[in-house]
Amino acid sequence: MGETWKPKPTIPVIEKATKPELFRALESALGSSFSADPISPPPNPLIIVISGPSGVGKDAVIGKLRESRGENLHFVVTATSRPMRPGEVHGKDYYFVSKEEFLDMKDRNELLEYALVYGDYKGIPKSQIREFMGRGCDIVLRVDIQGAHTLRKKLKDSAVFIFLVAESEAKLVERLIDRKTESKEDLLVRIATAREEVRHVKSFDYVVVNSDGKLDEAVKLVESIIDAEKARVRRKCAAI
Ligand SMILES: Nc1ncnc2c1ncn2[C@@H]1O[C@H](COP(=O)(O)OP(=O)(O)OP(=O)(O)O)[C@@H](O)[C@H]1O
Repeated sequence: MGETWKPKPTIPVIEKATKPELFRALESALGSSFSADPISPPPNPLIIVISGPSGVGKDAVIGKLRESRGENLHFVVTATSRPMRPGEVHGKDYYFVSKEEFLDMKDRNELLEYALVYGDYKGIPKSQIREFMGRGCDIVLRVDIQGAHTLRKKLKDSAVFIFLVAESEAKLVERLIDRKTESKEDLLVRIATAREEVRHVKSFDYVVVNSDGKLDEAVKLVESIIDAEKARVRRKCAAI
């Protein structure tokens, strides 16, 4: 015997039916009600690693990003064993800890990455990343090229790596001179290092040019990268 006969639901004439009538008729024709649940779950928080030569504008770009993204983006404050300089704020510029405290954190595996920079330790506390990712925030890490290298090995494709460059070497040098924060010896080291660092661009996912007077354009491009990466269908969730 065949199935019990059921009358086919009729769909009203589009021009004559109201929107709710049509909606209900379509539901009944398809045999189930239409769900109002989101089709795609909210994207996982993203880790964005921003690197580039000294003076390229990492702080400037990150500062603007923080303004535009507000609470949705957490900039990880680095822990350091170097003494606090006048004007610096504990917990805002750095977490200032003693050398012993720093080494304890390292031994307890509490740092995602660390380095000895000019005799002082600097490192990224894992707890901060976990806490803010848990709240659904995207995470921005500002690291030097060496740090980006280490993070790439640890995080692989679960983070987005952005390399900032100036439009030319000459412009980068001008920017460093204008900043007036380096001694002439420091300038030499930074410029020589920058020359070497630009060769590492290949291990990054994106390169963003921060041209003179065009900071807003660079920030816009970084924002577009973040938006596109968050819309990706497949991304490994970072395990910190
Ligand atoms: N697009 C831009 N146009 C002009 N000046 C800029 C631009 N971006 C940044 N600057 C300026 O260049 C200088 C260097 O920028 P910033 O301090 O952000 O670089 P950085 O990459 O964080 O450097 P470092 O690694 O040495 O800390 C600052 O004085 C900043 O205001």
